Amino acid sequence: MAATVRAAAALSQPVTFVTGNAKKLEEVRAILGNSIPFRSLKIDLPELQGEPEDISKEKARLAAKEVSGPVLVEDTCLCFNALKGLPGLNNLLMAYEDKSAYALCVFSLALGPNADPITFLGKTPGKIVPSRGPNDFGWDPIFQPDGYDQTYAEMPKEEKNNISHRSRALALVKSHFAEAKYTFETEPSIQQ
Ligand SMILES: O=P(O)(O)OP(=O)(O)OP(=O)(O)OC[C@H]1O[C@@H](n2cnc3c(O)ncnc32)[C@H](O)[C@@H]1O
Ligand SMILES: [Mg+2]
Repeated sequence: MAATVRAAAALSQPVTFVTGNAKKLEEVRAILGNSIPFRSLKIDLPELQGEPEDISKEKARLAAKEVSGPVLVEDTCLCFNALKGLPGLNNLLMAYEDKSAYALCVFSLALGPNADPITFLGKTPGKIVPSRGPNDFGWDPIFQPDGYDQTYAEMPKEEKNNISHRSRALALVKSHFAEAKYTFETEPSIQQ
């Protein structure tokens, strides 16, 4: 085998993306394509409280224990500037003039049950508007990204996936995988 400058971590199995949300999974699949070998597992992990990055890391630790291998988890929140970045209820915001908000996505990668998770953040600024568009994914109908006159829900899927908090975080995940050059002890397989 050719010598490498820096040994790439060998992962026991392909990365498992753990989520209980089918819509999220659909977007992650569309955004990642074949760039990272991953499979998915539907587990409802506990909704933890705290700072978004800490929540995400803890979630990754729990997921890695369940899977006994490398995992990727994701947490998303719609954060309202009027509430100092706190995630909140749309009705609460009605009392405030400032309807600006941002969609924040935090991915955490844990390479195994005892590894320290690495986080990747993606953020898309916008504002909260009265609901427009299909109502099949969370707060998509009430979030209108800056520079667009459509809500996430009204946009074609590809357009949301081009500018979304999720795709921005995943761009960092992809770069990380490109640099880290992980190898797999078992043959990577992509489960559709
Ligand atoms: O198992 P996990 O991955 O945690 O799935 P979840 O549905 O619990 O997901 P979160 O805790 O991250 O999400 C909190 C809420 O935000 C919603 N949500 C997440 N991503 C969204 C997006 O891109 N657009 C609209 N709503 C979204 C989601 O439907 C939840 O109601
Ligand atoms: Mg959740």
